[in-house]
Amino acid sequence: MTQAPGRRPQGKPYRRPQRDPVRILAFEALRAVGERDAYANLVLPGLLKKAEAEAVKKGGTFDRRDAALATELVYGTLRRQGTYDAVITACVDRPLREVDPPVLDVLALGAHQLLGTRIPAHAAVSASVELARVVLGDGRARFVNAVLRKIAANDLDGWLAQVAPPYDTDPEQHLAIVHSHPRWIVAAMWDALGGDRAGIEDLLAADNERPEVTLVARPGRSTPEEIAASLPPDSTEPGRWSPYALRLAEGGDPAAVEAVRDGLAGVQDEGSQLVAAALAAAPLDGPDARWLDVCAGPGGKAALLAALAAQRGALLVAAEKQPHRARLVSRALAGNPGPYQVVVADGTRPVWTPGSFDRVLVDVPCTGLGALRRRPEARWRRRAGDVAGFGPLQRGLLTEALRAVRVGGVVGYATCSPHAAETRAVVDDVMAGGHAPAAELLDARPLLPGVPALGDGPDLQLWPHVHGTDAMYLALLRRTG
Ligand SMILES: C[S@@+](CC[C@H](N)C(=O)[O-])C[C@H]1O[C@@H](n2cnc3c(N)ncnc32)[C@H](O)[C@@H]1O
Repeated sequence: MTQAPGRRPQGKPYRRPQRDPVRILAFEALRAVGERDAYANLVLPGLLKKAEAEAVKKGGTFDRRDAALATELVYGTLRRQGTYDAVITACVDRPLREVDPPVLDVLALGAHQLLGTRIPAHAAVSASVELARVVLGDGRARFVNAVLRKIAANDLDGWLAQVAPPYDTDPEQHLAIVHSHPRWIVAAMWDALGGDRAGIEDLLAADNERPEVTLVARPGRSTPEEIAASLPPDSTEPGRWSPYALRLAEGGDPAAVEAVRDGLAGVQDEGSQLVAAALAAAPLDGPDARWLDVCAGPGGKAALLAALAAQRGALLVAAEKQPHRARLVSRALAGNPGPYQVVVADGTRPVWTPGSFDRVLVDVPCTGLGALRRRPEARWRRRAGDVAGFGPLQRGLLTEALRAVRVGGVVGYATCSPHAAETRAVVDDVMAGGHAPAAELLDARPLLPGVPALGDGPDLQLWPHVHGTDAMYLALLRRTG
């Protein structure tokens, strides 16, 4: 832009807006999420590479600190969107739906810098106004300036006291605004968790934290100790619960770990590791030679199961309905020391012989409400009606999993959602419904030795705020008839 825009105060020379690659990148990521339903974790790597290449072309740099700040701005703004929307609403004179989405994105990014980071207020406002001048034009930049100056007049606590209803008047809406979750998710999580205010507040707060990166050392191929020894001191910590886990220190990059590049290890939340480990450890009479993973894509649990099966000489069949996800499973299993097969198959119309497996994992498609830490935009995309939408598929997959296992064999029903309608309700319905083979529930909790607070049993529930894992659910069913 070479020409001065209109309504410039007389006498002030036109100044070109300053292009800040970090803020521009963050804005582009938010636009992609808002406009194209993109996933932040998928668009960010490409945008970071582009920013780096552009910086190099101009003889500059876009270093790790820039990348970390851009990532924090995107993730933080998306996670805190509910809170920031309430604050912005209080500072504009029209309903938010009448504010253009790109303007709202700049305002939300500015609000996050002001209320959710240590960036000084003057720097947060001026960086946001410069961004607005670049991506929205000078007219709308003045609007952004005016709104952000109002926001800057208060800190986060001050704003929350103004825009959230008192807890005693409306506890769910209070928590929804304070912890930036849709109200229906607050209600559903509270139901699943039970208990008092402290538990639900801790869970919602944990959803707003960036999860640490956890590796799984695939048994028989690597150990956490070997991987730790190959990395700089103080760059890792042992897992909390899983014997296969190794946690990377803040900022650790799994792609820089040779064992990950070679497939001897992978990136996997400890909750997922524990689910696979519990199924493998379930007591079994008779043969233990054929294992099935019905919903294997992208292959995280299948890779651990295959490695554990290999130690017993057992075969793992990994099934996945989507061909492109089945290819990811093949990649995850490549080099497994024991026998395995990857098949593209619909678990509700099985291609395998009924009763032909000893252990079956059915890690069903679900709302993913237990992994909100990882997908910052997911909570705003999901709708309450999605929960019921998954129900028939979840019941169908569990029913067929029970048909696939032999009498005496064990099925693990897993979800990465703690929503009662996706967990116990599905298991109870299938066991009582009369369509699936008879089964009894096993107590899954002793199969995770040393892991506390897994619930009343016999199924188990992990929680981000208690265990530091995704909120994985597991029920173990032994076929009896
Ligand atoms: C929750 S994910 C499984 C995650 C996986 N177990 C892991 O640990 O990497 C559910 C998977 O089930 C697949 N799926 C959905 N419907 C299916 C069906 N009818 N039969 C088999 N797989 C299905 C989805 O494509 C998705 O990859």
